[in-house]
Amino acid sequence: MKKMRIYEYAKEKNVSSKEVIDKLKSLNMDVTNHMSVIDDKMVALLDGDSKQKKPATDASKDNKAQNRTNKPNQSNNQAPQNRNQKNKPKQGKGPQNRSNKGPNKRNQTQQNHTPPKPKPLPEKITYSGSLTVGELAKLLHKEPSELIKKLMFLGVMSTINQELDKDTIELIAGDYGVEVEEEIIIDEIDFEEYVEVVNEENLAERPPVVTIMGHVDHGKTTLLDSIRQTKVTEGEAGGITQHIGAYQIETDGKKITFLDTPGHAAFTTMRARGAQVTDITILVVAADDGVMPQTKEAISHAKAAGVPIIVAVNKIDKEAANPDRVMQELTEFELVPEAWGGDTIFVNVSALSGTGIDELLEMVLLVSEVAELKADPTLKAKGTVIEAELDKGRGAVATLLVQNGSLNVGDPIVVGSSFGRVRAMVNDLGRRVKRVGPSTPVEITGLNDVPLAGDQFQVFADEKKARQIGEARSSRQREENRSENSRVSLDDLFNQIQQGDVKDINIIIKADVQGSVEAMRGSLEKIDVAGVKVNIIHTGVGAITESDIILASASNAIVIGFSVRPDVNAKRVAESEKVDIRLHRVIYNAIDEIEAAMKGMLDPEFEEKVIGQVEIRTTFKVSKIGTIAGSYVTEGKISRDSTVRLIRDGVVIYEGAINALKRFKDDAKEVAAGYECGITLENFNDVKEGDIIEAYIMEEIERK
Ligand SMILES: Nc1nc2c(ncn2[C@@H]2O[C@H](COP(=O)(O)OP(=O)(O)OP(=O)(O)O)[C@@H](O)[C@H]2O)c(=O)[nH]1
Repeated sequence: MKKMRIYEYAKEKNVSSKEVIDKLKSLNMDVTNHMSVIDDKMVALLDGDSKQKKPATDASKDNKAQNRTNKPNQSNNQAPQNRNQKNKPKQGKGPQNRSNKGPNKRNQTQQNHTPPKPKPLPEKITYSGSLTVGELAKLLHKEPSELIKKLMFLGVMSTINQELDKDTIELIAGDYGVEVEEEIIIDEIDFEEYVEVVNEENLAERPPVVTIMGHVDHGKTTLLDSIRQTKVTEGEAGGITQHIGAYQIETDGKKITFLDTPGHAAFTTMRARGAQVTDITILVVAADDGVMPQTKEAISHAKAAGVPIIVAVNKIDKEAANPDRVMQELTEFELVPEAWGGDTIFVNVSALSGTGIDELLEMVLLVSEVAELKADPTLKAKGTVIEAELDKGRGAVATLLVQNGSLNVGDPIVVGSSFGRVRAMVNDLGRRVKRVGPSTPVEITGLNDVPLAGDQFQVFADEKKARQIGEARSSRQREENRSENSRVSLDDLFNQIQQGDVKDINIIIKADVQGSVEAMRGSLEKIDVAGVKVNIIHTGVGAITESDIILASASNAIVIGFSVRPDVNAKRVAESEKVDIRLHRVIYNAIDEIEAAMKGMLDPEFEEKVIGQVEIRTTFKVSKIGTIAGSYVTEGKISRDSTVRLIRDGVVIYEGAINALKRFKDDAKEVAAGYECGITLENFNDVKEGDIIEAYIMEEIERK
């Protein structure tokens, strides 16, 4: 073992003794001064160190120097060092470097081992769904521990894998002054449009979904009950039937789903919300009563929705029953029985005694077979809300009709603008079920909010996504509620036609007498504007009702009232659904208006503005003057110069001017709501108690 003093080594290497001492100290060697003795092991360490640090040219110089000094062990020692050098990159992570703590080494170590400078905060982060603490920390370029501490201050104990909701993400990011954007995939928000790839092989027959419609008291509810009682309990002994808005029966080994809310209002309300759930309509017509106004409405509603109709001629047990008359009357509506060369199925039934019900159900299956109703039970479930409510104990409860795919307990789901996980499912027999397939109604719990009847639902792969889409839909809903509607209105009809948004104009006509309806229909259908077609989707005699408005809303139609008025409910719904109602007293005005609107020549100047409503409470006949209407102003005001119309049972009886308006004995210029007054109308004396006088003025308006 060769020994030498530090100053000798320093001299040989052409460095100062102090440098060598420092190096040795950094290598934890016990040296005091330049006279200290070092052995060849220490020399090797020093050499190795300097070689790693020095550029290659220096190293070779050293080697040469060492060779010159002819130190026999040197070469032995050098071999492993060279190997080290070869194997380790220049940054040096070898054992020597790890123990090197000399000043030069420290610099080197600092470069290599100090944590990288913290990245600056981003201005904005983007995420989808939710984030864990770890994921958020990464996006914010922070340590997860820092976020966990922050959360602790907010009273939230968390771990790195803790999922954070939108509010918390915004709170934390906001605390760092970082903007947050939630990234949403538009297609999935519109899950009405979201179609999973259907594998033809998986398509299987599904039960038809049937709605029963018809006039009041013709036996809809009795028929629904009767079908349910005779069929539901077969093979389901002990099942407690439960009202969940729909039920399923089995006949001839095949299932049929019935929507339990009879009537076309419910049907069309759903359609107005974009839901088409019904495959077949059973139109109930009482054989002793025949076609009545709501029979007609039901036909219009089913036709507007393109749903096939089966006619159940009910109450055939009654003596006054005349099924032939029903058939005859229905031919007017293009419902012609097969026996008479048509293609509509008629079945005579007695909902009360059960006669004909089996045949009716057979016919439902027949129509359903022809329609080839199919669905893919392997998909994630989608469908429509039949009804929903808030239950004190269970929270939001919704009856869903699965229209495609299968729904399972535990599925992450978005329903309308609400979302959650299917916590429990109960079928129409009150039984808990775990999985249901297409056309099955089922009541679910587990949603964060109560959806609306007609809302669509869609199951998603994970809850994170369901939450994200649910929240996005909910905020979009709020936006839509705020923004303008896109219903057809005469004012912008021309623009819409020009933009190609409108090809067909759907119109509902209500008039005081059938003759006017026909006259209007004939003239409207003759309007000829290139590329646009007028469809009269429903007509009727009498006041404009809520049902008319709902149909208009569902079918994007304009309602024309000829000498009739909307009733209170119709007015309210028209306002909320933004349905355009046009009221006229002269047929040609109505036709002109529609034609002008289609051609973009709508007279832009005046619009009627109702200023008040007056109720006639009593009448006095005074010779010379005529009949004075003792009246009470219920809304707004009536002024001497306003134009008025007299309405009786929703029908306009008179339209014209006021002859005299009096408070007590004095002439009045105007009378406000809450006051009584006496009114005589120009050239009209047939006023009656209970009539309504509507006062209006023509106001200049600006068209968009
Ligand atoms: N004789 C006889 N009476 C019937 C039959 N079907 C229903 N009814 C009776 O007709 C009346 C009206 O029946 P509903 O089932 O309530 O009629 P609906 O169409 O549901 O009536 P709304 O719910 O008011 O629209 C009830 O008194 C029933 O008992 C039938 O086949 N024969």
